[in-house]
Amino acid sequence: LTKVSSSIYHIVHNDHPAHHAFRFLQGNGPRYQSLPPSPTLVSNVLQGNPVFGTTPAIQGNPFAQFNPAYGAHFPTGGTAICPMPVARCEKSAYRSMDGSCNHLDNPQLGIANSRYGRLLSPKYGDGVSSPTRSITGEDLPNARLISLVVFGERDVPDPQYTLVNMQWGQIMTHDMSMQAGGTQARKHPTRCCTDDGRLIASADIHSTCYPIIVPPNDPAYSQVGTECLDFVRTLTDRDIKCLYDNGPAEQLTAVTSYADLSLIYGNSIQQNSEIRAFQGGRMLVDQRNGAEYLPPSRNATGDCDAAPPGEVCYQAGDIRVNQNPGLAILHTILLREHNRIADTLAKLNPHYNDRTLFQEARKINIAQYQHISYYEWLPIFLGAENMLKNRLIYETSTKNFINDFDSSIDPSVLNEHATAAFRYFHTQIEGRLDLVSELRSVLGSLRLSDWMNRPSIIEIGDNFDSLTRGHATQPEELTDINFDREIKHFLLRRNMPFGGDLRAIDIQRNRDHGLASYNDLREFCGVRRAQTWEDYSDLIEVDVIERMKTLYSSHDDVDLTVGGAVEAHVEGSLAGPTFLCILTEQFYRTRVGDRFWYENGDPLTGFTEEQLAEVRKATMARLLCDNGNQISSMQPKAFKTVSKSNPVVPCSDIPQVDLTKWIDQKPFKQTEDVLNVIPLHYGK
Ligand code: HEM
Ligand SMILES: [Ca+2]
Repeated sequence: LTKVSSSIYHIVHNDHPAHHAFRFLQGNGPRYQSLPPSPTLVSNVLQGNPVFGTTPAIQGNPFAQFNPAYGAHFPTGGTAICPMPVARCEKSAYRSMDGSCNHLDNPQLGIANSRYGRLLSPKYGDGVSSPTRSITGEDLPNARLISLVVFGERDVPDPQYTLVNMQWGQIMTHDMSMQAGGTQARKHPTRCCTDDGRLIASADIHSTCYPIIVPPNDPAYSQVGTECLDFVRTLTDRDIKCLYDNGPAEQLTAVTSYADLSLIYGNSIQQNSEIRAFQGGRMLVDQRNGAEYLPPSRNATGDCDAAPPGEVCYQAGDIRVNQNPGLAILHTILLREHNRIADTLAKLNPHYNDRTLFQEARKINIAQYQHISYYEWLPIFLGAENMLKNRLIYETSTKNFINDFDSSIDPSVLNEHATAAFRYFHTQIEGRLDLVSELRSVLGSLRLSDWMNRPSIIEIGDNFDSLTRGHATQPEELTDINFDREIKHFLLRRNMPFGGDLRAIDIQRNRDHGLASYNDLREFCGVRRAQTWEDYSDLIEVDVIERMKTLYSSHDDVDLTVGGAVEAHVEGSLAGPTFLCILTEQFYRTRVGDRFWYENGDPLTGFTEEQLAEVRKATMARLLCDNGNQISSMQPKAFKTVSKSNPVVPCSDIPQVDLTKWIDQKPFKQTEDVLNVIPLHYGK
């Protein structure tokens, strides 16, 4: 490792051909400079190469995520440096599992295991990956110290929103992104090419080093494997030039960027096939005590490391499913919803086979989810007016199609969004989870840190319903500068007296990912760039500025994660102007970059007017009603606390999506599994 680091240091600081790009990093110039992305980087980011970048850490098996369809077409020569794959897509009525071919001209956009997008080019202390150096050359303040000094830990309940509001946010998060390499590892994958220009490996130049996605049967495989470190050491100048021509490596995200319930269905055909029943269109479930739960994890000791051996641990489309009880409950609810829809469709269309039932149920489940997310949930965060103005939602009569797909938009989840802005809502986490009866009285409560990575608690007694009602009853924590002690001192404590600090992790992760500074993003978002500390007082309280001033050497050093989180909120939203700008941009892209968006009215991928009108009746409340074990009442607006204008009513009073609109008179047509990518050939 030392040798690799020092060789990289050598490249950066001495006379390597790629050196010119790094010259300004030495001497007196600002060190916290951004490298303009090279054209190669831009085109790589746009193309998103699925072959490059699957990390073995994801599932333990380096090829677990490997799409076999790509294998036979792995590049076997050519003169181009790291040729990119070009896929041809067939128009399908259904989404692929890995997100490929959503964008027909650029099939890899937004797929699992591709790069995050970025609003501003990365800024690392050393230009490549150092996460700690600041503009003044001094170390940035310790992340834990910032968490303690700048952020509070007061327990302030939100007067308007329930814990379901917070929990749905984590669901959306897990649908949209997951930093590759897991939550602990820091990965800076860098691509390597052979002398003849083939992409054969990716190396993490700072921690471990791993070979990627060369199928074992490819001759190039022998060049990587366990000797990756040696391999990197023996790279030729040309290899290294290739490596550095790509600029600082962009982090990879392991899930599809699209709002496509990838966390329920999986991010590859392989992942999906492990959790699908292949019968009646259903997903796999385990029956226990008359209820259906998620199937068992294949790696319980790893996925549920806080649970004693033998306790339930789940497998889902996303490996984070076991992280906390509320998350596992919503996973279960969305899975049960799929099966509920599939069962109903099977009755309505007895001529459908398993695949058609599966894909149709999946399509409806995703549509309801997109509807709830954009029309019921997101307005709470972004403000309905802001969303309307920026065309994230529309004033819809019940039947209008809205086809605003824009092929010029890159749907890849932005690093600034996933690593800073969206994490601000960790502030909403409540460390005490109430168990609540049908009459909405509190029966007891759980301590969050007792039940992380230990989901068995949701199956005990009546807990599934009591916790679901609890989430719909309990207020979330106020969206402010306070972060609950359970995640600020006790995160993942695993029976130890203390644990980690999520706010500190978020700050450090901002640096790992080399996000441009708070001041840069302010400027990008049209907020005045601050020239002095005092200039921040337009949006930040003076005493918070004072606290930041005691830690950072310069106002220009303030991390995006920190500065964005201490701004006064824009009226009608839950974020300050800088984060609001990033979030709005992201959710715009997620909508108009999705060719399968549920409102599009496309004859192949969309719904009929009647069906769309039904989808638009979907609500969070109904989802909870239909998929609890035995929940019989709910307030109509489940993201909002119970009140006179939002009283608990019988579930039968809450609108329901009428699936008879999906009765299909057409003769039986076999639906194939969607792979989409027909042959991959390597163009030049
Ligand atoms: C009990 C609730 C939650 C817990 C315990 C939790 C915990 C975590 C942890 C441990 C990470 C990984 C941190 C790292 O290593 O960098 C993470 C990432 C993240 N969290 Fe949360 N979180 C929760 C809820 C939420 C909510 C409500 C949101 C947003 C509305 C959110 C947004 C994110 C985002 C955007 C990431 C980064 C995703 C990526 O890898 O791209 N989380 N969270
Ligand atoms: Ca997704």
